[in-house]
Amino acid sequence: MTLETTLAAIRPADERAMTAARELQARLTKPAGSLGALEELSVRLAGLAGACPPPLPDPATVAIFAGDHGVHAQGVTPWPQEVTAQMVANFVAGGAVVNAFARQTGADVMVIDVGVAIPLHGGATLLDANVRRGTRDMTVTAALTREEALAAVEVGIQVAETLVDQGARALLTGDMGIANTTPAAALIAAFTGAGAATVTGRGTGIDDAMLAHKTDVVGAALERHAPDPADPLGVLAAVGGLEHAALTGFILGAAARRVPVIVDGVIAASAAVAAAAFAPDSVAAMVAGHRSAEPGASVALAHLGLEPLLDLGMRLGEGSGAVLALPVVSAAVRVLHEVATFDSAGVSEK
Ligand SMILES: O=C(O)c1ccc[n+]([C@@H]2O[C@H](COP(=O)([O-])O)[C@@H](O)[C@H]2O)c1
Ligand SMILES: Cc1cc2nc[nH]c2cc1C
Repeated sequence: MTLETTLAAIRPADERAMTAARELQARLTKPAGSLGALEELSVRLAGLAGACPPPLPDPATVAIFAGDHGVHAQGVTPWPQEVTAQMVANFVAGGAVVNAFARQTGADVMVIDVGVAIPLHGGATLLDANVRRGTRDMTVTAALTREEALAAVEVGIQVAETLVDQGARALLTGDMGIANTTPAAALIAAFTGAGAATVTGRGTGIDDAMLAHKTDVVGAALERHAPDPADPLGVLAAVGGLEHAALTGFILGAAARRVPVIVDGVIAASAAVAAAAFAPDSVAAMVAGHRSAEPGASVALAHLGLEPLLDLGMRLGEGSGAVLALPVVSAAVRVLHEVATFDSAGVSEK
């Protein structure tokens, strides 16, 4: 689907299915509210599916979108750019943290080159959808043209559609891109109105001097482009990245197909606020997997009204936090499928 047809397909949550899930929760053999956030999550997922109970989120795939960044030249990260391509090879070989976590939780892993600077030669689990070999430096010019940003968004939509067509019942966001926390911060600032100092963080782990410089870089890019949040494609083009744009499409694609998308860290959160700017109803499909330590992630989740499921101080990316949250999402849904009611189990009510 194109971006236009995808946006047209996104609808609000189904209130009847949500009411049915709330009523079922009240009849299950447990004190009301005793499953905390899992109860509201089950209600949201029923609303998304338009069914109570909603389907279990299985099979699930984490799609890792990889890209490079012209703003790397500004010295916003200590890591060399070639680590992006090297980590893509690591994902394909199954040796990264996300691969270990995916084996732990039963998720499939897929890697998409949407904007890596170096030509890659992967196996069957690497999709070549390269739109451009890295963005331009957003402190000098727009990171992308509108056409490039749209092409990347539509890569993400296509990946979501293909996975759902192949049977996926949950989509998980993953990202890889040295320097990509800088455009993530700029996107979150542009869509939420927060200042550069509020959203800019230490990324892979930078010192105070580099953090101060990175904050200035984000602030300068915002000042140069004055991105208009009412024009989400323009924002993605001005201060975004190819993986951020593709993740935006991936989230919109999941929403259009009414399949939950578990959002990982700050890069995914920046894509989630972009998706919400395109289609506010897409938030119904989003599940915040964890609270990244990167400050912009919390700003973005608050803007979306989402509470993360896990809070482990993680800041890796790759989809690692989304993959860890998958069993929690499964458990929330499984309750509606399997737990006995007071009536059926003969348990007295208070
Ligand atoms: O997911 C997060 O919240 C997150 C926070 C900090 C860093 N990362 C990962 O680290 C890389 C970007 O960090 P940096 O410092 O180079 O901007 C990129 O590959 C991200 O996946 C990811
Ligand atoms: C080694 C390494 C692994 C990563 N995974 C996601 N971002 C990353 C950044 C680095 C530097």
